[in-house]
Amino acid sequence: MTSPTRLTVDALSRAFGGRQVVADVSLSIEAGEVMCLLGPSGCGKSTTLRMIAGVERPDQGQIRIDGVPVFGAGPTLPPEARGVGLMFQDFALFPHLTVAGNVAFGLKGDSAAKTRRVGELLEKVNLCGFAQKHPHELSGGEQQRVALARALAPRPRVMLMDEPFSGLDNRLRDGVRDATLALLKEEGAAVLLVTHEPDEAMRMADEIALMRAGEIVQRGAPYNIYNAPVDRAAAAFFSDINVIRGVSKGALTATPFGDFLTPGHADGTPVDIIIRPQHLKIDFDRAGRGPNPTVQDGTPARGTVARARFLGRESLVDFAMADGGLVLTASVPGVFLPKPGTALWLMIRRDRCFVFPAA
Ligand SMILES: Nc1ncnc2c1ncn2[C@@H]1O[C@H](COP(=O)(O)OP(=O)(O)OP(=O)(O)O)[C@@H](O)[C@H]1O
Repeated sequence: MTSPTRLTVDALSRAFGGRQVVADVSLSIEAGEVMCLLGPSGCGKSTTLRMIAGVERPDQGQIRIDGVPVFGAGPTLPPEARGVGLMFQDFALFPHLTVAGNVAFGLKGDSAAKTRRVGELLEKVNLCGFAQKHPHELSGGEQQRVALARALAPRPRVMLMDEPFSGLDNRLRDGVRDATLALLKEEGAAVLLVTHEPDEAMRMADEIALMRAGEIVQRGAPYNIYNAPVDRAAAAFFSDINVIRGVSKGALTATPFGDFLTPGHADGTPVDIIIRPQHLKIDFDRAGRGPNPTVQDGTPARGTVARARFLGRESLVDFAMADGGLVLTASVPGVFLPKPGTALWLMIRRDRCFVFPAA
């Protein structure tokens, strides 16, 4: 059985002062699904979210919640009539209300039902003993949990979250993200979460919509979007990348690692072969005899360590390659920290490479 579609957005657009900030954005989210709108600062994520919330007016497009038009195909519904929960970066708790008062704020109905719902949510966010405290008595993480409980209390059909973890301490963040995700899933709302952090999107999302200059350029499950980026910029958004520039000839491109198949690129066109640092494999030089690669490893190429940085769990090692100025960076387990000048061999897994027209 498929879940009902809670949020449908069709061809939403918005310009400010003649500049198109959101261009033709469409998406749909089902009950219980988390979609992350991911992209660099200024690409139009918050504006998209604000239009769905009803606090920013779109120039064009349609928005439906549970199939009911809230913008564009009938009367425009105000934010409070849309059935959406909102959670922003600064939590925006009411300072004069207690924790219980904050959580009860948007609730309707008799006071016994309200008290029950507030108690239920405070338990779910692990703040049972905090009901009578005021926001200024709470830590950042606790305030975040109150904000989450407040947003979820009226059982919104759609939860809109704008960078909801960015005000938190780094060490807190992963735990809070996991707990938030578990609660969102339990409550079954459709969630649209805006973030500029790829790690956060990978951790939270069922589906990522990658946004750039007002448009969604790619969408998919985290695994797919990471492993099959649409272009060089999409690959680079998720990790550092190595770029090996070549020229396609007869559907082949020559590289220090042998010829690569580059079908679909006309003769003479420059291509970029992209590989993430963790997909470079290193082997020892053994007095110039080099490694014994498997078929998957392909042709090895010799490089000299130019710089090695220890980052704890991993080390980043820059290699100056034997022919022509190419520098490649490999990410290796932190215990391995070769000295500059060490000669090593590199191999690249071809099934981990992406080939794009040169940027
Ligand atoms: N009310 C407004 N008037 C004029 N320009 C605006 C307005 N709101 C947003 N913008 C501009 O629109 C662009 C997109 O803004 P938006 O906040 O949607 O981006 P974002 O992707 O959420 O970025 P960030 O992660 O930095 O919040 C920015 O260049 C911003 O300056």
